[in-house]
Amino acid sequence: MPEPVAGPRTLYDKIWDNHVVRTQEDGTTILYIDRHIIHEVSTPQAFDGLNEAGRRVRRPESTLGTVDHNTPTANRDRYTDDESFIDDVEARHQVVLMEKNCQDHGVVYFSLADKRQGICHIVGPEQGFTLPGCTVVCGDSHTSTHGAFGAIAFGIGTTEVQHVLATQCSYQRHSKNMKIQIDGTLHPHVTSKDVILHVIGVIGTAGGTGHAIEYCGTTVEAMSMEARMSMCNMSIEAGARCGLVKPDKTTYAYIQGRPLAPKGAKWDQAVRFWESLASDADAHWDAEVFIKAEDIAPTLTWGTSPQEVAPVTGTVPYPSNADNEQRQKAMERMLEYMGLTAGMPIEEIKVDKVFIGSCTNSRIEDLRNAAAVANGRKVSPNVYAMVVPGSGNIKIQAEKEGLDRIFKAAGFDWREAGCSMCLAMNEDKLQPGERCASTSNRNFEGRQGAGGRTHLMSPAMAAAAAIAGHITDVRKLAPIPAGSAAPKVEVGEPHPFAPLAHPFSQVVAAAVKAGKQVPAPVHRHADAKSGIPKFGEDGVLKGYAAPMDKSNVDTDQVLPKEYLKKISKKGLKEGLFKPMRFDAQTGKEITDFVLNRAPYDHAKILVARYNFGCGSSREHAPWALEDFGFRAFIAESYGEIFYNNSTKNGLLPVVLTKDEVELCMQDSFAGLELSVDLPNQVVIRPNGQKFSFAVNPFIKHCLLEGLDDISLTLMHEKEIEEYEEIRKQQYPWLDGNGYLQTDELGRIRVLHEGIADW
Ligand SMILES: CC(C)[C@H](C(=O)O)[C@@H](O)C(=O)O
Ligand code: SF4
Repeated sequence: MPEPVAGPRTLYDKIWDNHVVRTQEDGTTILYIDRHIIHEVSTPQAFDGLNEAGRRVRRPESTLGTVDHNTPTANRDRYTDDESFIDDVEARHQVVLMEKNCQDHGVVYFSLADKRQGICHIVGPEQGFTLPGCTVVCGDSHTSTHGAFGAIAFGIGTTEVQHVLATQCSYQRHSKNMKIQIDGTLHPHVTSKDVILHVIGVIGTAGGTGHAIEYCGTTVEAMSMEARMSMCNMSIEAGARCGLVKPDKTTYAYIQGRPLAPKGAKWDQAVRFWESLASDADAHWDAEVFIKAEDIAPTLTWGTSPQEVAPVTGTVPYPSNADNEQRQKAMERMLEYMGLTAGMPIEEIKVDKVFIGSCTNSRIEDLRNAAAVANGRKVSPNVYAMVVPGSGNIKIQAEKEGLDRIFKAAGFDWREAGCSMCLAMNEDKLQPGERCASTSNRNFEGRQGAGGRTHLMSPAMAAAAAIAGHITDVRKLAPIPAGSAAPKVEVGEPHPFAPLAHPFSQVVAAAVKAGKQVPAPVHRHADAKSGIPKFGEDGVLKGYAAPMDKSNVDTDQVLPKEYLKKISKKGLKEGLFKPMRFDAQTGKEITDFVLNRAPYDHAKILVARYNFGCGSSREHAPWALEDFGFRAFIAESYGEIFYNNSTKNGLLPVVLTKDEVELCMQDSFAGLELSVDLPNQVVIRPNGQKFSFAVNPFIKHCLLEGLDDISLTLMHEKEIEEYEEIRKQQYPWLDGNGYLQTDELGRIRVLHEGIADW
């Protein structure tokens, strides 16, 4: 383990230093990963790659599998198996494949029959799998959620998932440090969801790009773990790599007793270590933001990006007040899509649906907050409202507390755990034109269903909208008269961690019963194929550039959710920019959309404005761009996961300044060819003018040579093993804490609620 850098450090720096297996000269680091959570959407191609190369999962006990995105939220009383329960063929296939892959590789898997099943970012913390001081990854952008425990937690793409499965490491570059300090007492009914929406409104969706955000201040210290998770969850909407909070007594109290939390002497040892995890007083911050809690009202979004926020007491903004033409056009487009008029009071916006759920706000505390508002009231007759608990455990807990009865009595639909209407990959979706008050995290065009309109807000505000039939300030709801017949909300016991219907995946369970070993990791790297295409001709790419004259083009726009059900990387070009490229009614090409016109229909370069590829970590987006024929992008900035996903597939995202992008945009509108010269790191305009760009030497090397970085990492396997040995000595609670434990005779034990039995 290399020595940490001397001098004052932030919490992020300290955790980073603790996980460095190896740093290359250019700063690219092989970072050790403690915890890997996997789900059905971002893993099929990763397991395929692993299987093709004859590789095994290096640390199955550090990997946890669940299904969430594609799973129906309908009542599971009659669930027997996935085959008969999931109607959608592609979704079913992904779920079944997930179980098979976990079984084949000995990874613990929470199936639909398991009470622990739920959204990946809910179940990790709930099981005590997420711990302070850890590195946590998942093929999912909202992995930032786990940073609430004082962990470095970030989303990765599918190629990186494969890399982590094979090596337990990830190639990363150190981020800059940003401090967001929030002090003071929040107004009643203002929650951490309002806080994070307010923060994103202040710094913008690209405000955190290149940074790890540490949230601190008295407001954050007073927050519960659940509130901290909701806040860290949306760090990705602020463009940040991750978000974290210093661990403290609130953190330890949440973790203690959870099935995978350290026990006995290891617990004491772990807490001693966790207590050392804090930023030094004189640590350097690359950016600092200070916010007063008293300035935060119940906050919600009015537009189609999470930065378009307004206090509930406000009005829909006027595009004419925008400070530039591009922004004005973007605002006009958002108002049109959202069906809103500038100047109208926010509280006059009527809603058709209400969604209480998602990895942001489906924890027990969120449900309690919403139930407290719904208690004794009725959902407006024009509204369909649903509550989707984040996991089976949360559902059980809520039912124990009577929250389900409150919701049902008020007219809410009470569902089973899953991502549900957050991204509408299953049956739960908005119809075109429908408007939803949603506790989720993304309000992109079509996010909750094609043509659907989303307003992000807190659970209490969403419940209030369901009752009123329009957006309303939850603080205005009159108190319920005494003697109301509704059940009383009681604050119940902490999570029960639920009885286990299926202790873990059936095949592994059967193997255990039969006294068999779960397959041990095998590393075969000599036969590994090197994977990516080499960039350009001798590193130079010349071709037409397609103009995409927009900022904040998110990966939901690049490739809609229905294509995430595909289990191959190929054939995705048909879905590329689908809502912009094809008429929704006729399915015909929209002739004036840029990619439907010559010469752009065979463009190799795409020119966009800032924050291109923000949002979801779906690697399907760069796969679709590649499938169409793109090899390079030019923009002012990118979503970080998208940037990494692109380079892993032989695509080069070039960063130029605003003025340089403007000139390239003009060339592309004029139908001229641009050149991207990677060896010399310049973009060459048709008039010969050159713009130089930066690229990390390791990425450049991989792109020029077409190298697959798993084989490169495994060349350092000895160093990984040495790191693991030291880690075992220093942090024993991180090792072998899975549900499977091997005794001295090599037999496997299954842990039920932390107690080993057979
Ligand atoms: C499907 C998954 C890759 C995606 C993500 O990374 O965010 C999803 O969870 C989302 O919210 O869009
Ligand atoms: S953001 Fe939505 S779709 Fe993505 S993991 Fe969270 S709940 Fe699931």
